[in-house]
Amino acid sequence: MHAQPSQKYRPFPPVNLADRQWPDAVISQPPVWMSTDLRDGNQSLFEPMDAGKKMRMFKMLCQIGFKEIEVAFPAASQTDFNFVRTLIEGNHIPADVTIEVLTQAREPLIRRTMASVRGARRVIVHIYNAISPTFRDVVFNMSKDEVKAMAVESVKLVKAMAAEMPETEVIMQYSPETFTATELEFAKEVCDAVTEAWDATPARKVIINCPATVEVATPNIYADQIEWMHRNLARRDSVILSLHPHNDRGTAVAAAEFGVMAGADRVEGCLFGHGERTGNVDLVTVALNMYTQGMHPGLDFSDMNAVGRTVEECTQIDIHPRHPYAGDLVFTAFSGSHQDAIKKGFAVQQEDAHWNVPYLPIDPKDLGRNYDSIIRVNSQSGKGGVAYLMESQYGVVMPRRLQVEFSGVVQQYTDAHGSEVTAADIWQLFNRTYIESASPLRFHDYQLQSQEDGQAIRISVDINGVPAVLGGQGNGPVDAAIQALQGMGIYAQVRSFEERSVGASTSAGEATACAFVEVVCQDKVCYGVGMHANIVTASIQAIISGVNRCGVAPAVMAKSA
Ligand SMILES: CC(=O)SCCNC(=O)CCNC(=O)[C@H](O)C(C)(C)COP(=O)(O)OP(=O)(O)OC[C@H]1O[C@@H](n2cnc3c(N)ncnc32)[C@H](O)[C@@H]1OP(=O)(O)O
Ligand SMILES: CC(C)C(=O)C(=O)O
Repeated sequence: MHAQPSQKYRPFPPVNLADRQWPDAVISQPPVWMSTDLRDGNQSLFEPMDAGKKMRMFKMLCQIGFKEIEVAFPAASQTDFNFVRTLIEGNHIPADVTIEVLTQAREPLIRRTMASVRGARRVIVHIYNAISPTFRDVVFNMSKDEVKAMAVESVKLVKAMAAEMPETEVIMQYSPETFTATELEFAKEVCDAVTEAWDATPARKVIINCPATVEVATPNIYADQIEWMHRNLARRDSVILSLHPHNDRGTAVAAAEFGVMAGADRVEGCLFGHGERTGNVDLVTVALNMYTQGMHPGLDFSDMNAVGRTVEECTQIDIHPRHPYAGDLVFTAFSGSHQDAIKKGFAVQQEDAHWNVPYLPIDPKDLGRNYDSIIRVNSQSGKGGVAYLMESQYGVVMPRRLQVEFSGVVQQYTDAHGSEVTAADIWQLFNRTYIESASPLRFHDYQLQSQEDGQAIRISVDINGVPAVLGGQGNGPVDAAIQALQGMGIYAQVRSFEERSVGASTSAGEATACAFVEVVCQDKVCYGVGMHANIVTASIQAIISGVNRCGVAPAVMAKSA
């Protein structure tokens, strides 16, 4: 029994590579991508995909642009074997796509695997055996030489069988499984032996795939291991050096990126990080990380929602709402300062300029998402988010001080209700607060008459439900309305007045004017808002709305009524 559970574990030793080059490397082109969604992804599901789901996933992977797809472990099940046959016999494999099949380095399984690919135009036959000390000692009980021979004999068998099916171009892929936990010299020895057994040449390359079968160290260590292989493998020009990172430590994406910087040519993984345990490296993230660096990854995620839906339906596993690039919430800001910065960023972002919107590493539109859910409002939100939704959803551009005032109203609401408010909720709240506020004054209509020295107005209202007509004169309708209110003992001043047209038109097809009036009344300062096709009507509505919000005292009303 260990005093501390942590003492059960050994630190992973660093790689002796003092002159490592990869930290200064810059990824300048995408790797060859290989999707193993239908193999590593599939073997780790509660319920592996049936033929229909496999076909659906295969077609989508082709559409995304994968040119290499591991479609099955044909010796594992009849479903997998049949799927390979269906792909070949049904001519489902596009001319520029190469399917890949996996098998252990065991003769009967290799024979069955080769039988599954008969008639294919081109196929990658992927052989693996684990080579680390634990597997040599515990699982296989084999010496290093025996483990190496297992790989070499299998490669020779594939080579011999491939020679008997000249209609099919067979590409050899070998994975020293548990590579990251293996002595590097021994991994090289086995891989070099495979390269030789396959007789790889620059024109007939072998794929040497170095898996982090289990992620055992920080991603820089994986990069060191890959750079070491890159620099030391024999016949390097005849080898496609491939990565297969798993995500046990949560750093598979970093490991893949560092591995490419370290010299790898190819990356294997799954969409959204499906795969054994914590998953294979997430190819969506690695690819789109490149996109955000100004490089097209060669994979098309321009309809991310459709890709996500297909993967969810095929795997029966939901995508986490915070999954990079794809989750429902990854383009959503709830917090006030984020919303404020995003709103300001959108306001200055030019269509064809470099993307520069704060907090959004990528334009959601490039992934087929819209801007609707970028800003969502809850109790953590501030004026920016509320203003953004009012503007983007309802075309109402509020003056800054109204934003501050109204966000306080929204804040009270979210504090009381505890949950998110939708744009529609906010719109209702805005209407209730400013437009429909009819107490104590309810506006009905007005008549305006031009006079020599200004304008005279008569405003019909209800005061606490009692009809009344207010009359006044002024140098314009707003002034006249203020004077009319004074006749009732309501001494209001207009501190600021703005009129804007609202984005949307009314149902009658007219443009709507929105008047924002900041009213000072009874030592209070409140905004009033009016909305109407007629600008003067909107202004008078706004003044009365502001007066109501200032809370005119009933005594004053009684006197004037
Ligand atoms: C890291 C990875 O993801 S590798 C891919 C793993 N995927 C799968 O295993 C899914 C498909 N697998 C299967 O359906 C089955 O395991 C089969 C058909 C491949 C083999 O089935 P079985 O022969 O019943 O063996 P089983 O499943 O118990 O696997 C353990 C055996 O495989 C051997 N083995 C494991 N890996 C390898 C290998 N790479 N090369 C040769 N033998 C291996 C073990 O030594 C053990 O042999 P033993 O029974 O003689 O002790
Ligand atoms: C077969 C190999 C590549 C594998 O899946 C792994 O090591 O994780």
